Amino acid sequence: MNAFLYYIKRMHHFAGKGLYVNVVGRAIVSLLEGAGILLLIPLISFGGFVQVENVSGKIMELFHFLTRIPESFYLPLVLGLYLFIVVGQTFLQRYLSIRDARIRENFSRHLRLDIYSSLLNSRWSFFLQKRKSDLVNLLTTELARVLGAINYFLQLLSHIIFTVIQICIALWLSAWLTLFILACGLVIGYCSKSLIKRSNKLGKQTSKLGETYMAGITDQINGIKDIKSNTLEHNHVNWLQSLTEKMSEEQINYVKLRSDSQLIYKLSSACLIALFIFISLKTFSAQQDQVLLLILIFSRLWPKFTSIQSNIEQIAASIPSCRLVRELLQECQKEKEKVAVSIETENKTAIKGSFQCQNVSFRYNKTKEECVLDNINLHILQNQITAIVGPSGAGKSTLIDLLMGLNIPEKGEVLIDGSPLTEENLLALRNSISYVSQDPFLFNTSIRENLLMVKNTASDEEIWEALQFSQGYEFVKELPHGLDTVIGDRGVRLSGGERQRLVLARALLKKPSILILDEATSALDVRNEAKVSRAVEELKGRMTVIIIAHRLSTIRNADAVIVLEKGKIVQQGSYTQLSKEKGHLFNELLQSQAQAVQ
Ligand SMILES: Nc1ncnc2c1ncn2[C@@H]1O[C@H](COP(=O)(O)OP(=O)(O)OP(=O)(O)O)[C@@H](O)[C@H]1O
Repeated sequence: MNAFLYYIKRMHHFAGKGLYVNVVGRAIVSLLEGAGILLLIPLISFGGFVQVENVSGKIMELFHFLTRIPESFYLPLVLGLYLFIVVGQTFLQRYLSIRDARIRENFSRHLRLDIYSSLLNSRWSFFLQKRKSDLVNLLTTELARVLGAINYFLQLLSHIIFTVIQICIALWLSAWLTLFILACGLVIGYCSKSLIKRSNKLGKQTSKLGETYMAGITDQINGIKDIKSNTLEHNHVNWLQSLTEKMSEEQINYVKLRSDSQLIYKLSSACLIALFIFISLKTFSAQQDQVLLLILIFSRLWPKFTSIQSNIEQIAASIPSCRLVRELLQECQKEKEKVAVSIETENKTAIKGSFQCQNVSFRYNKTKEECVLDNINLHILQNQITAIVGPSGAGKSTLIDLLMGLNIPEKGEVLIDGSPLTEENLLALRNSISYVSQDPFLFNTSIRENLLMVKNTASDEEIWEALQFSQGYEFVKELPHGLDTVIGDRGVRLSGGERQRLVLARALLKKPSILILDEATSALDVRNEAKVSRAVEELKGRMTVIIIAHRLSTIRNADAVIVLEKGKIVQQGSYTQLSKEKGHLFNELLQSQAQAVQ
């Protein structure tokens, strides 16, 4: 419940006075509706069903003035009053519904933005601990359920206001009869407590199944090529079959729950009305008109009671989602990168681009003794090309993440331009870096937009220049719409090599002082890779270039080579020098690659 109240408090804080205006408005609507019902008495009296002179004390007092009005004015006056009330109530209702929707939508937007920006501003280590599909699930399905719960709350509020006011009118008409009905209502409400508990339990199941579904589907769609080429479709369809069985069962349980609750309320309302008429006429000897009005009021109230019960059940079912999303928000707050605060005030501090690692050690899993990087000492010089090589799993990408400030060393220090890398200079560093990963990331939009993402003021000339550098010029020129060609989801309409060339061009367009290429040319053919290597060589003296490469032929022109093995630096020096050190890892790697080529 606390998790749900958290959002209500936030909405209260966000909407402020607006929320109270709606509450007062709803109260007025309910009063008008009550007045409309009461007006029915003089209306039906005109039809001769009930004589105004014969109506019970309270109602008579209210409509006494009618006896003094000439008969010819009576009907137009009452009808006019009735129309005025109904029209006023309808317009006010419409106005309030729009206001409610505005509050709800604005708050939804505020919440979505808050959660998404909190997530984006979290530390890299936070993302390493999370499954992507869980985050997607939280930001889509679970968040939608939280927003649904807020909507149910607003509905609940309006139902409660209506109910309270109608009950007050009923109390005024006949306190005993109303108290009797309310007591019955409370007993039914108490008995349906278990329905709310069942709802909450089902809500937990929904969240769990939703998470499993999202995780499975995401993994499988990402690995669709492997699934198809290894004819694994059957296994995955079986997986979905058993999961959807559980999901259907859970949905049916929901419907059963809702129907149970409707059933209880409908049956009990029929019994109550019958009992009520009997008792009111026999025991309380109530007046006809009083009974008629009370029946009218309560027959309108019962559906509200059902809606209140249903709203409470729906809120109870959404509480697990509220908890999950709140936990995500709290984790993001805890993991917030301080640097993110000043992201708008773009930090222009120039970073020259020299790196030092002093006794740096790092572990992903703090419970494991073994370090992924162990006592690393290195110096990457400004405006030089430095290559990091080593077998798979040696820690190359982890080292790059440390240099970019994504990973924080457990021991030791990273220095940038001689100063310790802290949250103060992290933004400046990131602004100076262009990073190209092994898995090039492109959006499903035009090539131009994909490139302009890093520098929206770049001219076409600059874009073509960057494409020339990355050897992407020719293939983009040949596309029917050139730079305006829309590439598919994550660039799938392009080959792996073409995607890499676009991402490389994008990296260059930013005009960084540090260019980091993590296996960035692995998908290029030998000819294009050689061309890119030559282009990278031309960057020497203009920016610091750090290259991770498995194909050692691509780093021949590096000024320095760092060789990593099992998280330790085993060799450092120039390419020529290291290639001559027989019996060492670099030479072995060179030999094995030369043999593989033959
Ligand atoms: N997020 C992570 N959580 C836990 N361990 C990780 C994580 N990322 C990498 N590792 C482990 O850290 C070690 C170094 O990984 P890293 O990706 O840095 O190696 P690499 O040299 O870049 O490998 P490759 O050449 O295959 O890309 C590996 O043993 C890997 O299993």
